[in-house]
Amino acid sequence: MTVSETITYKEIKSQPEIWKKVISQCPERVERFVNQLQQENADEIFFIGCGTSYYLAQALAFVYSQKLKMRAFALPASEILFHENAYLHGPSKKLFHLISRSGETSEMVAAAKKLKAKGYPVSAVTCRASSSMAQMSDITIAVNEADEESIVMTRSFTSMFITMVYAAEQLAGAVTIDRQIAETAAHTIERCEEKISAFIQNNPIETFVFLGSGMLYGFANEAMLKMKEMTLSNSEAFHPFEYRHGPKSLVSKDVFVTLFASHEACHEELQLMKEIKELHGKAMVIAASGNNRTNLHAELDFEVSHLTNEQAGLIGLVIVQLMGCYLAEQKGLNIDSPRNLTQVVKL
Ligand SMILES: O=P(O)(O)OC[C@H]1O[C@](O)(CO)[C@@H](O)[C@@H]1O
Repeated sequence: MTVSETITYKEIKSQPEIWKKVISQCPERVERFVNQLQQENADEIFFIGCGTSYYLAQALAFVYSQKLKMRAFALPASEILFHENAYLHGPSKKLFHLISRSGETSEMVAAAKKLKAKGYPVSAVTCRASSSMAQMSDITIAVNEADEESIVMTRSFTSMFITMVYAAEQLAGAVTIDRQIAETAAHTIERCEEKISAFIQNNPIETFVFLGSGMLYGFANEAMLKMKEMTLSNSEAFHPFEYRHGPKSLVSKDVFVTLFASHEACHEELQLMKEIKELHGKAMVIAASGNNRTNLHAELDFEVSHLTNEQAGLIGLVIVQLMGCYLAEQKGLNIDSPRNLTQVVKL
């Protein structure tokens, strides 16, 4: 079976079309959640998830902190189950937002039960409206059209992200997420897919590093997880400037470092990539134009001009997902059946 015949590849490629549907549903879909956030007047919001959904929580916590100036945190569900004393205390008014494609991950269902029993307001985003987690939540945002047959999460991550960013932007009074991102993504994929597949054919990489700051740290983590799940490669993620504090000692010609450049720190982040290149690492950059990188000589360089960090992250992640497909094919792995993984983790 070639990679283009796999369900995972088809779901990855379906993203621009799915995003159009998701975006058209957003205004109606987020309405109750937006009202809840306005009415509860909460001090803190906790985004909870497992695996990919936890990395989505990280990205969303940053988006909500930045756009809504509220205290927003991301936690894996197990923290609520085993270390509640560290989180469920104090006079602050807390909201909990649960994230799960399936809505059936055991830790998520147990966390929902615990939070409800303690009387906290609980909302959720999922791809399965009738799941156990959805049933237990006060408000559920169901992004059903983004559900997947594949084991690894790809379009479910990006579609739930788009929906939750839309909600935050609506509350902040400045919506930037629109159909244009789907058009731009389709165009970029068309332009870069051959480049990615050719690069992978000529560079059998075993070690990946993903760098991203702010909101893009969650995306770097998700990219890291995709490479592990799809290609069984060593893969790590860092805040860019943390990479200088130790991990940099491992850079060699066999290490492939991807930067999800942020608007706020692009200049400095590209300087770091230059250091990595000087140590003979291989580099991929996903950055806006206008940032001088002519001397960087990155092996792959994708321009995401005129895009917000959120939009650039979405396109960058699709690029990494496709890279995962081609590397898996080269290694003889079936991405529809990743080693030791199941679609839903039940304990
Ligand atoms: O979002 P859900 O359904 O809770 O699942 C989360 C995790 O489960 C998996 O699908 C399988 O382990 C991971 O890919 C993902 O990170």
